[in-house]
Amino acid sequence: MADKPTKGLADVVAASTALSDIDGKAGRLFYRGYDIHDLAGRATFEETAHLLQRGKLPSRAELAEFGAELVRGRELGSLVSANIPEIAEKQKPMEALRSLVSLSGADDLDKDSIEPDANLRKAARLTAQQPLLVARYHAARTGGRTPEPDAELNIAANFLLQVTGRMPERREIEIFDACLVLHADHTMNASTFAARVCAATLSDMHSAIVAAIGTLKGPLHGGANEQVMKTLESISPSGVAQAVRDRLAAGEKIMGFGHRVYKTEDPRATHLRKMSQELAEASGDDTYYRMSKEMEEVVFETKGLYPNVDFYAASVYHYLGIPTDLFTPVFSISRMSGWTAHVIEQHADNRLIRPDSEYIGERDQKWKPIEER
Ligand SMILES: CC(=O)SCCNC(=O)CCNC(=O)[C@H](O)C(C)(C)COP(=O)(O)OP(=O)(O)OC[C@H]1O[C@@H](n2cnc3c(N)ncnc32)[C@H](O)[C@@H]1OP(=O)(O)O
Ligand SMILES: O=C([O-])CC(=O)C(=O)O
Repeated sequence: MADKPTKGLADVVAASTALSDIDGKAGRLFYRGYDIHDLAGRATFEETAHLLQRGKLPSRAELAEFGAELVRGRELGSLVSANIPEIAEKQKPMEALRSLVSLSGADDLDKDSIEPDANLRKAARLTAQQPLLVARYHAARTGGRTPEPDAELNIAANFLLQVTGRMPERREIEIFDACLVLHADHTMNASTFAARVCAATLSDMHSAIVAAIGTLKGPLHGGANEQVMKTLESISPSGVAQAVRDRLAAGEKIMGFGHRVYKTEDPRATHLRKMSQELAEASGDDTYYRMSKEMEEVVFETKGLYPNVDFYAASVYHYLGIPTDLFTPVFSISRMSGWTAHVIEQHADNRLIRPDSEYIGERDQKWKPIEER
């Protein structure tokens, strides 16, 4: 007979990884041994993707080569391009992204291979294409035209340009780039686990990423950032404390708070709080930043919970001009670098992931023909 399950697999070690590590008590996060506090604001998202997917921070030459591969790789295939208008009409952003990434597998040059070199090429293409998919989807549903990506700009700048329709300021690009770095990988979070389970059947990278996107979408995971913004918009700026207390008293969860692993401040939230403050001050309207600070204080006083990565990301993305329902797709744009690296790692040293379950149903049922039921 199987042992009792640990609900939600809390504290179960489900994989070995050299990609990221968390110290939940100290509130620290490392990508391949580099402290997130050293990377955020210094390494670009492209350098971080190289670190995760290719094992090291790139030299200048390696970064130029990787950057060129990303530029070449972002070209969308005909199947995906042809379907964007109808998908934009019928699906919400995360559903659309799941569909579009799935379709993009059809045109992938290495689609039939899970060999290491093919996986590296696919990881670069998926990382390069996803921002474009989100931007094209957004243009299709708003009836606008997406500016073409500029080969001189990085992924962060091109995405802001394409989604907001205006050239972002240098500081906005730096902040958004740091957001992408902060969201890139996070040990065995639910979407990464989903990707690894799929990859461990020796399925292909696009299939694993589709599983990951579907898993990120839920409000207990990446979908929380959109919910945070909706909460801020639904509360009066003068009634924050009361609204939060009322929701907690009613047994509701406040999105953007709590974490399975961190027992103290999420180190990513430390950066995002500062970014939110800076952008709020620059915008001349710091309402959402002030409301967020007050929410943070009340949730801590009442429940002892800290904000997670999704909490201040909401106001940061809002101040950057990103539409609220694209917040979770933005998370996905960043996490693609980590997911793909985990698929590469899983394929490189694979064993089928197949845990056990505890049976809690009826036993010894007697068969009855359909006429007698
Ligand atoms: C990128 C990310 O995925 S970060 C997480 C994004 N998700 C959210 O922000 C959603 C809100 N937060 C949550 O639902 C949870 O904290 C999770 C899903 C992140 C972690 O879940 P778990 O580790 O399973 O913790 P669980 O949900 O069991 O919470 C433990 C206790 O804290 C409470 N709690 C946890 N988070 C919250 C919250 N945000 N608001 C109010 N209470 C909370 C629970 O109600 C529970 O209380 P109880 O013991 O009295 O029943
Ligand atoms: O680790 C988790 O459970 C969720 C999280 O913060 C992330 O995926 O970034």
